[in-house]
Amino acid sequence: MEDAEQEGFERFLKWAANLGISDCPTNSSLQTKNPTSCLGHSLTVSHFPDAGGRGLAAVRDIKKGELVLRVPKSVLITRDSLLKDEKLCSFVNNSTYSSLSPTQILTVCLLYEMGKGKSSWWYPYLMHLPRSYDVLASFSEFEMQALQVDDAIWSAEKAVSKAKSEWKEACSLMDALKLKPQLLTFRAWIWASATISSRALHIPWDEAGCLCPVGDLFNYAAPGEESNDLENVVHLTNASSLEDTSLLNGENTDDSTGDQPGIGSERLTDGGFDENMAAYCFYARKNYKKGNQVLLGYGTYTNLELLEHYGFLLNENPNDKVFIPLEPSMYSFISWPKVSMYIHQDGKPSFALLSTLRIWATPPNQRRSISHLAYSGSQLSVDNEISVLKWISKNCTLILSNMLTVIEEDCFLLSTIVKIKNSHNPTELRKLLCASGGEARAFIESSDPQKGKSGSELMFSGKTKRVIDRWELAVQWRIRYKKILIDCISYCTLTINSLSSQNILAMRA
Ligand SMILES: C[S@@+](CC[C@H](N)C(=O)[O-])C[C@H]1O[C@@H](n2cnc3c(N)ncnc32)[C@H](O)[C@@H]1O
Repeated sequence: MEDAEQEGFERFLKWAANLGISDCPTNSSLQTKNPTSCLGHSLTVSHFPDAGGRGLAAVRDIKKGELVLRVPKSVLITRDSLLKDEKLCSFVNNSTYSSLSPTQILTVCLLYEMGKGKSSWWYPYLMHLPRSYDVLASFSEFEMQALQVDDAIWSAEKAVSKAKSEWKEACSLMDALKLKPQLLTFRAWIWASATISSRALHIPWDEAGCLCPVGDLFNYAAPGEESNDLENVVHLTNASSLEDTSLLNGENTDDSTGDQPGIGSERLTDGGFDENMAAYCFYARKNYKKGNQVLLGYGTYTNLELLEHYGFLLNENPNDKVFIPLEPSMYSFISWPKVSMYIHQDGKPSFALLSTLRIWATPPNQRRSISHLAYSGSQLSVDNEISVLKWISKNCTLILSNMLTVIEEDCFLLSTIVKIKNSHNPTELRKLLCASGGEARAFIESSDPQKGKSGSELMFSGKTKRVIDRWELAVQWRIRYKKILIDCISYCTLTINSLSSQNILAMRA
């Protein structure tokens, strides 16, 4: 952080302390006279370049289950708290706008509050919000095409068109409120809706959620990564009064329909609004050593979903999935939902995908009699298993061969993008762009279609930097996607070889 920014941030933490935000479980910072920061007892703001940038670090060893931060209800930014502004309230409650969703209303209210500038009560918080986001709705055509996979491109197109139509629907309310011209733009809308999508926390009384100063500084770790170190668990006295926890954006996609029925719906216990304390409370989800980043599980997301709602992805995401196209008739063999038939991030086919294909590979007249075995996850026979794995492997190979680039080219491009980001020398930059082939040309055209500036002139604009960040994310995403397919092919090959040798041994015996 630059010095001025650092000072501003310290003022924000002091402001937060004076409003009762505290990382001390026993007493509120309000009890200290003139507190200088709401942090310091359990947490501190730190920078984690490879895990979310600005985030919260432990200032001491913290035990799983400890209360690490409390944010009083009175500080939360909700539709209700923003509607204390009489003008805003009278317009928003006008029946003309009753068709707008709670999230659209919160988005308008946030833009209205931003328009107040320094006179906003939340100004110390608002001024430290990110200036831009990389959520799918902010992707241009170039960045969408860089995803390469039709389903992902379709998700990005859908995110953009949804954002556009929500913005258009809200325009008459924003016009009526006489928002400043720069707050009426689609760009401003994307900023405000991405602020909500990537930072809002679940509250029981409003499905749009709330913005939670300081509480929204926790970066994300996928649920399921924490150890089950029960010995060190601190008793959660208020756990039962917590609402369903940690749902930033309120769209937990944890599908317990998922792989093994009934497994994987572990209750998330790292944050929630506590009625008794009238505060948003955050608990350590595992033991942390001093200096470690303290993380929150916002929900269970694939990398595409993380990109859609939060604008980032994880290199190692235990919840990532690849869906491969199945023949329509396959869905009729078994009652698993389509979303449960996928390949896990480690390359293994899901339980439901294997069960379905095992039935499909069985002669039609025998399917009925073996379906109970398939449902229970059993292999039906060695030959059946081999044909299932061959089918999966063939289809993964087909998907990979239809992609515009192979993973090695993507990895090379990714390393070039990283160099481009770090390059401040125009000659070096030109060389890098020339070496990156067609996609780099498309990047230059998309960044500056009319003026035809040279690559080096382009680099220094903020807009271009954002395009590069999203391009990098798209390439990272497609690398992860291809890696899963490649791992699946290896898994199938290894298993087929092992089954074939078992078959040979059995025949010899
Ligand atoms: C609730 S905010 C967390 C605080 C945020 N880093 C900040 O500076 O305000 C969520 C955003 O942080 C970033 N983020 C969180 N966890 C991350 C992670 N594990 N890797 C990369 N970015 C992450 C993403 O930009 C996400 O949209």
